[in-house]
Amino acid sequence: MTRRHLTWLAILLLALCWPLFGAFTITLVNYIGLYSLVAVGLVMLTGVGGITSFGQAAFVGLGAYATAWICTSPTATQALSALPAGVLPWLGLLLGLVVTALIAWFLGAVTLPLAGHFLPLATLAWGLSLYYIFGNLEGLGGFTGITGVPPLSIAGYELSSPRVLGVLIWAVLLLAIWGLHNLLDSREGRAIRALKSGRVMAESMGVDTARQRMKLFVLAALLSAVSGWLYAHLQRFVNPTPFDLNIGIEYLFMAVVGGSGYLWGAVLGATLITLLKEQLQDLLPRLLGASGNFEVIVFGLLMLLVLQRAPEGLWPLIAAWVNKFLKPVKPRAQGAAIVALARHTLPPAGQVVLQAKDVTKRFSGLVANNDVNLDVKSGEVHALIGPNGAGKSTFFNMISGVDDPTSGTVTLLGQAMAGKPSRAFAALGLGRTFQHVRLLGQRSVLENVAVGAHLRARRGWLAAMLRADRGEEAALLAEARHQIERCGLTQYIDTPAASLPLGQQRIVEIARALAGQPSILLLDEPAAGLRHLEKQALAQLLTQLRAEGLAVLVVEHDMEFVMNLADRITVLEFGTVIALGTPAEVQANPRVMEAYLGSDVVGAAA
Ligand SMILES: Nc1ncnc2c1ncn2[C@@H]1O[C@H](COP(=O)(O)OP(=O)(O)OP(=O)(O)O)[C@@H](O)[C@H]1O
Repeated sequence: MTRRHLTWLAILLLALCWPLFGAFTITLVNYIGLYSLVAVGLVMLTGVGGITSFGQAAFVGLGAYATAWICTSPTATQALSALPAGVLPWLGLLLGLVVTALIAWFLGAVTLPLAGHFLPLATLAWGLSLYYIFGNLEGLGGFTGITGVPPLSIAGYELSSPRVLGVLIWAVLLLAIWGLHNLLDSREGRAIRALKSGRVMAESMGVDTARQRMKLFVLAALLSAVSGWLYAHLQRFVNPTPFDLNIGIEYLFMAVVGGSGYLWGAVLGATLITLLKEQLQDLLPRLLGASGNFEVIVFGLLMLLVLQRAPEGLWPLIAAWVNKFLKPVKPRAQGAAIVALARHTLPPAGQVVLQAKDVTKRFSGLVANNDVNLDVKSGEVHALIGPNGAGKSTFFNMISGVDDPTSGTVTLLGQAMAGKPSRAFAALGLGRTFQHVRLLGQRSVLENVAVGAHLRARRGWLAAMLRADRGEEAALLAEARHQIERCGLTQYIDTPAASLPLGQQRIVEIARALAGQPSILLLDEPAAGLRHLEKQALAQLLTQLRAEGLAVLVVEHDMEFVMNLADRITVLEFGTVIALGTPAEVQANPRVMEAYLGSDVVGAAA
């Protein structure tokens, strides 16, 4: 049996038990479904995308109030009186989705650019504001709320009983999980995961991080709004209480306790918290002899315990145990007809691919790069060396769009790159690695390398959710496999990247850069942490890439590696170029020897 079979079995079991559940159980299971819908959105937003939000309950409120208003307010019902009554709740869904998308887009535009703890704080602020708007708008019934919300109906059949509406709630939840699972298992899903490793890496792979974050934020808000819409027609009454900040925090508990990086973790978390809450709300006041929301204290303690003992949540622990008894699932794209990926045409050998002219970078008073000139031609390995603090990494940032020079120009394949983001450099054919390795540690080497091919495919979120991207996905994975093989990493293909030694992780970064089919490769200390034989293999790979016509710029401290490999070497000291030439010329240069404190370091490499 595979994991997929087990999922179907669980769904079948739930369906078979449905008619046997009592009214109380049905209510509980319905609420678990509604909460899970919000929590899966939070898994995408927080666990996968790294954006913490305490304010999701407010979006649930938007979905609930939109449908309650359209179905009950005299203004709306009179204006829509020509329509059959059963249509109003569906218009309510549409209104809820539109209003939520617009408000989420606006809030996202204001809050998502905030860094660090300011973003979660901002979600608290708008969570509170929306709650008080619900309570203070007279048209929404103030804090008393709106009564008389009609049941949903489909083709004239009323879903007035919780048992029947529950089927719709769970169908919507399962559909959402299926779509999100497909999304995560695609190029766009890998781009979303890359957000958590920091914007610099994701942008360097061509991911528009601001756009992805906004889409993620709106998606999570829309899932909450759908939950609110279903809630309003289940409860048939809406007031602000279920949409306050406490509940927003509870949704986050659910995602974190269940496993904020796992879609099924959301369902597990929602189940645990709902059942616990239900039990504790009775038990604790009886035990303590006083009334109050004591369960919140228990949730807080539970969260601390889970964060300490199982920071990934409970789902991965359960999944790891269950997986021992299951067969592995066949990769999704396997067997799909491979489509052609976008390709760059490599410039002819000897053509200048990248040119930096008079690049200066000042950090307040400190001049990290001072009028640096450097060019890299196709079919050559150009090395940039210099003592610690010479300004090599700063220069790398200038020529890859991570940072802008204070003055000077950078030209890539004939195009002026001033002010352009890293993803524009990637789109033109610049691939890079990082001095401090930036990989998705928990994901396999295959998935990491496939991130590098992001810009070579086009299908978006919807296509991924509906599995209409399978040909492209198969092509991306085939490309990733090819680069992994080429870099000698085949034995690690399914290994989580974080469990490889640092030296191998650097090679994974090279394979990832190659998957983008670059014209120029920027390597930041690729040999650091490699053993002798691994360095030889790396040198062989770079020699082969040079022969294929790639331009390679490498920053490296290992002089033996550089001297044996590079065609030309630029030497930086205190941000200024002090030498440029062949390895032999550089080694004979007295200024270089002086910069390296005596001739030993550079000369010994000869
Ligand atoms: N963001 C920053 N703000 C202020 N100073 C900075 C910043 N980034 C780098 N510097 C300074 O610029 C100088 C050059 O640093 P850089 O990291 O580019 O050197 P490097 O040659 O890459 O060194 P290493 O070989 O140790 O990596 C250093 O003095 C460093 O402290």
